[in-house]
Amino acid sequence: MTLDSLEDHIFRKKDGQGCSTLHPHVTVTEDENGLQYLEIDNPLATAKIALQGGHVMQWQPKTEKQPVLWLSDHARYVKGRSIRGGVPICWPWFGAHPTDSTLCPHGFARVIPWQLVDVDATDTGATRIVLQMIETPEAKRQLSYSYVLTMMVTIGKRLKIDLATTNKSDHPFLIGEAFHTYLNVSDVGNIRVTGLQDCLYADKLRQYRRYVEHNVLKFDGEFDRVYLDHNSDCLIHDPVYNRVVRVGKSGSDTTVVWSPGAEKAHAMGDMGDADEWRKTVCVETANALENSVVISPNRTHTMSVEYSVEAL
Ligand SMILES: O=P(O)(O)OC[C@H]1O[C@H](O)[C@H](O)[C@@H](O)[C@@H]1O
Repeated sequence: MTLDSLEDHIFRKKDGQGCSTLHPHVTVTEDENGLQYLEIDNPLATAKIALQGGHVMQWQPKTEKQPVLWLSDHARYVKGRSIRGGVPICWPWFGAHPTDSTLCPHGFARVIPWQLVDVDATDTGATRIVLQMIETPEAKRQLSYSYVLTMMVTIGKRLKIDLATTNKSDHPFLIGEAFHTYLNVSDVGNIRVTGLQDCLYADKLRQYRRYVEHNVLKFDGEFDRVYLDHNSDCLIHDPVYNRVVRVGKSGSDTTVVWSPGAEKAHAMGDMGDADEWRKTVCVETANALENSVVISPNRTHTMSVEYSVEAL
């Protein structure tokens, strides 16, 4: 289905509540602020995606009692602001802009509208959704190169996200990027993260100084590390939810692990009251710092992540 025919489909089938059915497993909804969402309910899982930011907000396999992604009760749903939780897309830079501190940290892709390009079902019954970022004047102001940014989200027993950057300019360019994923955990104090031992990391809490990780990760306060040259799986062990969440990836050489700690979480305003921040840890599939990617003209670089759940 082309974008035009999808949009015709959305608008023709709209019902009185601003809902429309796009595909047997996908409903389009709109909130009072004009933000649009895709709500997916197939035999394998449920999910919700905001078209602003191409933001996967929720995903829960039907076999799971608990959502796999965390979404803040205090998330803000307004135009031009990123939603706290789910999978924000950081692009075309990660963290602060390298030369212009007036530009938004983590880039603009997470606050720009994306459009739906295609939706279909896979042989296993998963729903596959293709989105493309709209090159709005604001996006153009922040990045003047020509490019196409496309995301394919496959929602089933596993959640797979592929982010493809195609260089349409006549010169190479450099990008940083991340799936800034907030995983839902029973309590950050209960969990262990494995898969990063022996990795070099930059500690953002110590002026990016470099260390080697010797340990399984545990959390008892603010934690903000950028693991470099890391391209294998991470496992989040949660003995209370009785599960392990596996984060598998390709086209990514950086993993960022972040937990804000109480003080920072309370100052943020959209992380929730009291101890809501303790219910999440970010394990981010990324290309950052020296792992940022140079893309040649007419070449496409794809970063992919796949989340799956295993019993403990
Ligand atoms: O508040 P945001 O812009 O979404 O950033 C939230 C966090 O993202 C990353 O994980 C960074 O490593 C942190 O330093 C940052 O605080």
